[in-house]
Amino acid sequence: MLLSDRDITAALAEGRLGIDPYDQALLQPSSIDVRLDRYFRVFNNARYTHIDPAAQQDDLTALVEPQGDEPFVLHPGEFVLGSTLEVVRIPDDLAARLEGKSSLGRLGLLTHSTAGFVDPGFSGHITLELSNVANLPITLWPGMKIGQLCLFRLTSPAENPYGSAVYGSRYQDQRGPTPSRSFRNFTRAETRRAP
Ligand SMILES: Nc1ccn([C@H]2C[C@H](O)[C@@H](COP(=O)(O)OP(=O)(O)OP(=O)(O)O)O2)c(=O)n1
Repeated sequence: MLLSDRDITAALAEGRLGIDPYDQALLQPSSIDVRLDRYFRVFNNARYTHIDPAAQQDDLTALVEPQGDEPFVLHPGEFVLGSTLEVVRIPDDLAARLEGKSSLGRLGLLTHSTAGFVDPGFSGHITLELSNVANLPITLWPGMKIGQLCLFRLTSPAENPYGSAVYGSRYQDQRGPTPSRSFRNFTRAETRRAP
């Protein structure tokens, strides 16, 4: 069940759902807008010949912060990580999806390329997978509305929410744009054996 503005306000008031800093102007009929923080991670393509999801490539990305009031310029075809200004805390009986904003979509800005799901129990900044599919550069202004979170009520609270010891929960309490933490659930030998 998708939460309405009324349900979102109630969950915030009860302190079960956390959006920090929160501004009522972020509320939409059945979503909450999220804003862009000022930190970005750009890919270090002079350092690596390829991206290996099975390896821990620590300096695959480098942190970049625009100077003063300047925007970050995202060039056509470029892919960088950004993050929400808000720290989001999801209770164990809700899950969220990060969605784009139509006005930005119409300009060719994608806010996540594949992963938009936020687990019950997750807490932290949300990492944005920003890409420009237009044919002109797009300026990204820190503080601008960049996407929206839709919240769904689970049929029952998660038995092992994100952050509990059962799962890896690699991104629990992440701060700022957080690069991929290597996949430990398969090894190169296993992928070679796969049919
Ligand atoms: N655009 C997104 C999507 C998700 N997340 C956060 C919230 C999710 O609860 C958490 C984990 O997402 P996934 O389960 O999709 O990621 P993995 O399966 O790769 O990680 P893990 O093994 O930690 O579950 O990452 C995020 O910061 N930015």
